[in-house]
Amino acid sequence: MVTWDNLDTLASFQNLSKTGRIDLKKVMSGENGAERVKNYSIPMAEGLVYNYAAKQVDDDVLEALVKLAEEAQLSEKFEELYNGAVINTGENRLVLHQLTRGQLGKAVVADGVDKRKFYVEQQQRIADFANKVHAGEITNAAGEKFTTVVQIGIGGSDLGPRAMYLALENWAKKNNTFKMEAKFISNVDPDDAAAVLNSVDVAHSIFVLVSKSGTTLETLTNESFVKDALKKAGLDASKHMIAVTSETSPLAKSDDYLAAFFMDDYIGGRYSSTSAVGGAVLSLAFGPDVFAQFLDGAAAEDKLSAEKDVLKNPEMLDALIGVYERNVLGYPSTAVLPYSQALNRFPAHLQQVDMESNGKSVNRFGEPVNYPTGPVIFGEPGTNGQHSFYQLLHQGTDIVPLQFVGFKNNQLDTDVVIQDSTSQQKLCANVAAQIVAFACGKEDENRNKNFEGGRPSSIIIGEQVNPKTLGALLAHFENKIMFQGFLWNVNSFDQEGVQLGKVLAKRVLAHETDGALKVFSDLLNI
Ligand SMILES: O=P(O)(O)OC[C@H]1O[C@](O)(CO)[C@@H](O)[C@@H]1O
Repeated sequence: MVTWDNLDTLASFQNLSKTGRIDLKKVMSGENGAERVKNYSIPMAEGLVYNYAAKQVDDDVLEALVKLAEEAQLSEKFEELYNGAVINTGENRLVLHQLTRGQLGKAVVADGVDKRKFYVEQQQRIADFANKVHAGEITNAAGEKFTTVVQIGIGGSDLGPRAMYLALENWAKKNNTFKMEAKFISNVDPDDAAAVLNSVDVAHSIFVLVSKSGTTLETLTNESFVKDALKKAGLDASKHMIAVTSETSPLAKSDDYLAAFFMDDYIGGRYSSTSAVGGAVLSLAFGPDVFAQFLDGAAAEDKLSAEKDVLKNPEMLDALIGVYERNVLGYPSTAVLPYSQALNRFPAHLQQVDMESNGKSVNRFGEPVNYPTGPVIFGEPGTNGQHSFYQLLHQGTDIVPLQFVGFKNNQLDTDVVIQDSTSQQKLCANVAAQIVAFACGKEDENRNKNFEGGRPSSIIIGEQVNPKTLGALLAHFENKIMFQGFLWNVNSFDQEGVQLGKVLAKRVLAHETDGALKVFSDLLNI
């Protein structure tokens, strides 16, 4: 039986707070540093490696973190989750996204349905549909093949699938599995939908409407926008649209769609990339087999997350170090810095997964917590970020823990040797250099040119961004965030904080405003 206690009530957390502070500059310099890089490393799935040599930890801190993991019952809580306990207490729901890619525990039956079977069935239905589209068996009304897929959705119904599509687009082109270009409409700003529609041939486009609830105003508005464009082009919208939603949503039984595929309330929007939400667009764009490989990568990493030995469990250790940085060292934010153009939108996706999950001030029983919870997450791919916000990261007054991701190989074969090195070598050289620069700094008599160092980072290193490594990388961060939620004793699976703005916006649109809201409405000409 697990017990859900606040972090600051745990004796192991009090002990962790008393461990000595690590002088990162010292431990990362010279031979010491070389040893740490070799030793402070955990294999992940699909050939990835999590290296935490440049984090402010030593063997004493690690020992204290292991004790914290034990007292907080992280493994046991994960076990409860994947065996179907009601972990999302705020909404009285199970949390089952791991089941979309594998079965870690016993069969989970909810609402009379074996949930793993249900998710696999949906994946199979999507695979059949995608194969028929690719084979020209499902076509537009003129019997012509669809050439483009356009996803309409927002938040979790956009960010994950979009980031995963962008991550695999070039890989699929290179590996001859690219089937259709994908575009995404998310913002209710009419310029978003208009620009996407202007860039595609609507007569040969299939639109995927994604909304778990089927009630999100932005998504329904964009659906109408698209239907209007199809009508104006003399096309029957119902022959160009499919829906991905939950079976209980208003979209589920509508005749407006060629087909409907389902996820359910046990999969949070931000955790839905491996469900039908990511499945539809990725299977159409790259083929069902590529989507299946992506799921395999995620499943393999999930298995590692269930490992009880903390020092062999990359997600659990990453989570624990993050909590140490947030709650003992007092760092307020974290940057995610992939040195890969393919992962261009990965930080934006993680921003939602992390901040919507752990941006909470009350524990899972609704009581205020007396300690900081989720950090601010931001990031950009390297080396772009180096020429932008790294100044603050190197010399600013706040210390920002960094999560680097780097790959030995690029996805396309094209590269060029300039000044004796390839672009890929330059990319990798930069990430190695940054880790050491942040950790060790550089003394200079000129204070303006002095680097204090002592700025912690970790890195995940892999061979190449491909469907399997991408799945493993996604699962790593999803599971890290889950473990942090357990440590902070918050419910990481609801998002009540997004509701108030929605309610007030509705009032503005209904002209039911007074006070400041009325004046702002007038200023914005609503
Ligand atoms: O898929 P839906 O129900 O349209 O929701 C979209 C997004 O909106 C949110 O509920 C936030 O407003 C997210 O959690 C979710 O991913």
